[in-house]
Amino acid sequence: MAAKSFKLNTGADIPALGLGTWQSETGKVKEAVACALKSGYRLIDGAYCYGNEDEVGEGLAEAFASGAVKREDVFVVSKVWTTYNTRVELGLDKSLKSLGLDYVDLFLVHWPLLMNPDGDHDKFPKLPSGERDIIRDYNHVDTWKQMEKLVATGKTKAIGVSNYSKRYLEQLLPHATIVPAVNQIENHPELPQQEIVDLCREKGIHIMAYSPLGSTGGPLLTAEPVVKVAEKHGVKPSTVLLSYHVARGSTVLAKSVSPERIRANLEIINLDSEDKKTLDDYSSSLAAEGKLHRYVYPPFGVDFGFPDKS
Ligand SMILES: NC(=O)C1=CN([C@@H]2O[C@H](COP(=O)(O)OP(=O)(O)OC[C@H]3O[C@@H](n4cnc5c(N)ncnc54)[C@H](OP(=O)(O)O)[C@@H]3O)[C@@H](O)[C@H]2O)C=CC1
Ligand SMILES: O=C[C@H](O)[C@@H](O)[C@@H](O)[C@H](O)C(=O)O
Repeated sequence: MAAKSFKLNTGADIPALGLGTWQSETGKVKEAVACALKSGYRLIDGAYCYGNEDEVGEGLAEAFASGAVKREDVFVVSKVWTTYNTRVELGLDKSLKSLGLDYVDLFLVHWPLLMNPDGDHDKFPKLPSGERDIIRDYNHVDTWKQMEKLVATGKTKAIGVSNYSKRYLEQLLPHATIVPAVNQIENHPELPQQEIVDLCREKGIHIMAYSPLGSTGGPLLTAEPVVKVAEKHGVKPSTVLLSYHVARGSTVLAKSVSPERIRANLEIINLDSEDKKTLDDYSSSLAAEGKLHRYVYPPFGVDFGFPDKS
């Protein structure tokens, strides 16, 4: 049977599957969260930047009130947004207030850079040129030192990072008193990121895979090798794409606001060695052709050290 959960370096369990909420429209995300929890999900992934944590909180409250789940049975994730990277406790407080919670299970550094906290917008400050207003001489390690202080407050059970390349992790780890519990990265057969996955495994950092379907519209659902494995098992391509991560020992996040797809995404199967080879060969052939595909790369204009974008 496919794993249902994994152990973090804190000793806590983290579910193998979570519901994503990026781009989940207000008006739909409350129902999505409540539906997911009532259907068996035990992890909800959110962020201040998504602008919908109030509604995520309403969905959590509805699921708690229905008796379907208790707070302690749900793993709630939030992330500090880049304009708050010098004010991480304030960022966490704002998320907790929106979510209606007194703690999250995991709080992540969303991206390793600082956008101007005194700029012209709370989340996306811009320069007169229209570019994002980024403080270029800021060291992301300073954000981590603030994150470490949060653990003692009890407002988060664990801390981690997101969008950290091998280069950035190697800058961070020598200064870390607390090793990140998680690195949340874009990950799928078109972007296997094996070098980061291997480094994280060696350091005891759990991978959370985002955009497993290729993000908006799920472009990976029609990739030929994915369809082939799905047909072999008589399952949907989405099941193959989600199961790929669980087979690699990672947690996977799938976003949907459709109750039918939320429930369908619960199906995780065991992939055998032939399936894994089919998907790995697909990754290798894309790499050889220089066609690895990163679907999420916001216009920060910063080199984050990912080999496909450096
Ligand atoms: N740390 C970070 O920087 C990032 C984190 N994330 C996290 O990871 C989560 C997942 O990644 P995300 O980029 O949203 O994309 P996903 O790869 O989860 O794909 C979501 C898209 O696929 C559709 N979809 C979902 N399930 C199915 C299905 N079974 N069949 C067909 N289509 C389906 C959704 O539409 P519909 O809703 O209509 O079903 C939506 O258009 C995010 O929501 C977020 O929580 C994502 C990106 C960056
Ligand atoms: O988590 C999802 C993504 O990282 C998202 O937060 C960013 O892409 C953001 O919309 C941006 O434009 O910088």
